Amino acid sequence: MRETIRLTTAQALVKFLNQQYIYVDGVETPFVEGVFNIFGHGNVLGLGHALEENPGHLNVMQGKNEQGMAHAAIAYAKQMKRQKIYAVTASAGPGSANMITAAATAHANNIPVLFLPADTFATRQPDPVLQQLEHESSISLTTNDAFKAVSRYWDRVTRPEQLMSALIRAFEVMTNPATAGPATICLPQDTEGEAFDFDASFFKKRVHYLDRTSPVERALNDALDRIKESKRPVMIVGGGARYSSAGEVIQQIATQHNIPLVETHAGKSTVPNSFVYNLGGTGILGTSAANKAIDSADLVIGIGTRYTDFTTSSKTAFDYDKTRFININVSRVQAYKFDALQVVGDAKASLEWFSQHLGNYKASYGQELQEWQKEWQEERQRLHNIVFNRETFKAEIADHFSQEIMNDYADVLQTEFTQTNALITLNDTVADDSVVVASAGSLPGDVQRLWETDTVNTYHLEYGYSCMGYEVAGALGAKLANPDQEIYAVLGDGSFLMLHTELVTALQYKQKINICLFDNAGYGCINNLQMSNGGGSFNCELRDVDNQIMAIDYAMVAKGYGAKVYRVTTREELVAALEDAKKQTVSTLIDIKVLPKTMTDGYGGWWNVGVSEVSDNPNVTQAWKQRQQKLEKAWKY
Ligand SMILES: Cc1ncc(C[n+]2csc(CCOP(=O)(O)OP(=O)(O)O)c2C)c(N)n1
Ligand SMILES: O=C1C[C@@H](O)[C@H](O)[C@@H](O)C1=O
Ligand SMILES: [Mg+2]
Repeated sequence: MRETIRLTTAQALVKFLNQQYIYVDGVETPFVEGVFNIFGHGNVLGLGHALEENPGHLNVMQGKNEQGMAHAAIAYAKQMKRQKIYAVTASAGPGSANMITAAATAHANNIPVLFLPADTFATRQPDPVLQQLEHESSISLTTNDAFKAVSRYWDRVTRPEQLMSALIRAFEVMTNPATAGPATICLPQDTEGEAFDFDASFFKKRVHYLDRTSPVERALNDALDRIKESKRPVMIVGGGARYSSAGEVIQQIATQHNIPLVETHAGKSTVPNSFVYNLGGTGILGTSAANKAIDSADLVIGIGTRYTDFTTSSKTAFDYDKTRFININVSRVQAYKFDALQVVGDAKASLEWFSQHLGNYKASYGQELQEWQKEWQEERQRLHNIVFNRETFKAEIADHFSQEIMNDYADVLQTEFTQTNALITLNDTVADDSVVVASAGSLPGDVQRLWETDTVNTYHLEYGYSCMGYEVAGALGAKLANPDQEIYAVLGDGSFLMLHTELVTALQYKQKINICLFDNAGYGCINNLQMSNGGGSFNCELRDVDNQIMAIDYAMVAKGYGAKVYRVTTREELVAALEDAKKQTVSTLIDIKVLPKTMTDGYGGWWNVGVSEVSDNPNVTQAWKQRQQKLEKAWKY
């Protein structure tokens, strides 16, 4: 007789989560750190009871908004380089629906999170239950079917014994670097509490091996030849490089073979900023140095990059007549892009092989790398020192707002602080090992270009989904991962208004985060987008029905929750606030009033956006024509 243990589905789930381990480079650690939850009738009596009874080592944390707590779980796993996760559980119906956006965010960023949405009764007794949808076409269709499109693995456990195969599949998917992402297991509320005689072997310690897969020799040798034929190779450092901890070998290759590197959002801070071959962020939000290097490259070595539009300037960044590609990626799907020579395998393992075989090869760059860097540093300096004036101010985003409108913003927000000055001041004032968290709005562009850090794994950008409202919750997740480092969420007023309530969770659990809120009274980057494409300023500024700019005291909002708060409008005030914030043990919010149109712009990138083909506005028609011309240059597939 095989040994069995009689448990409910939920109890078995919690017991299983406690037994999952991951093995990376000879070190074995528990894979599941904890469970974020918001309980409702769909999960409180099943999974809630199981967690109350015996959580094991799991850290059980109460969220404030299901999307927010799931964003915190994403940030935690991202900051832990996907080697440790949180599970998230929500009640049936709206609670679970609230997590769908977060599952999508995890999916677009390839981040493992275990989603446990409660579901309607498997027995259909009662039917319909509160919050159950009623589809004429099918009773089995529930809110949770919407997770299918945003999960790497999806299952519904309608009988306790299904849990075993569901969990084993889910953990395989989450711990496989080629498929890492959200796994969703829907739990009907009656099934959660149903008991079953589970085979004891199911609960034995299970180790998931994150082995470094080496590419096949053919691919490595072909790629080696391709590099040796190249005169101007450039490495693009993507998220895969970071998750594989390939930073040191990238630096080795760069130094020994005179090869520069540029960074994607996910890849930034894999290599120190001051490393001499690091030209910084690339693409639409890139530096002039990185974009010049990409422009002149005859070979792009993509290391763990998905080549999103922001990296490739909507597929116009490369000179396709002369540039060839090598893609090093654990995912074949990614390696196929741009007809590249596909090196399918772990980034670090692949690069170590190249490092051993490149011999005396040297790329033919001369002084231009230093010149591009110097030019960029001078530009950063200029951006730091931009000063507003009330007569002839030329904003970085030029010719959108008249001087009168700019003065109006200065009056209402009571500030003359520019965004670039504020951000660089922030960067220059915080400790080098601070973790910066951003996601949406104009700030991702500014940090991608301007944020400098030499401490690896401290630049935390969710720019796969660019989900507004990620930042505050993300800061909490990052803090859970890096408790000894200061965390700075940088976000706009729009993002803060969208979702910030995990600040309360941070206060509740005494996890100190610092929120740097850049208030420009509007959806600034979208306003830039509409006006740069021929349109007027339509519905993107934060104005009331009398067309008055809204001045909101965000510091007061956070003060109400119990945070230490500051309101700043000058460089000196910001430095003072940051220095004081460092001394606090409680979470802080700095309400930084900045002028609109003073974020960074340009430097060679181009974004393909859906301009109207037909319009009464000639500026829009003109923008459409310009887009068509740009598209001529784009890679076609
Ligand atoms: C959840 C979500 N909704 C909508 C968008 C589209 N969007 C991107 S940026 C933006 C405005 C951001 O405003 P704010 O946070 O104030 O930043 P700013 O651009 O002003 O710096 C919007 C609406 C998004 N990225 N995410
Ligand atoms: O539409 C968008 C424009 C980007 O500039 C911004 O960073 C991003 O959040 C977005 O969704
Ligand atoms: Mg804004």
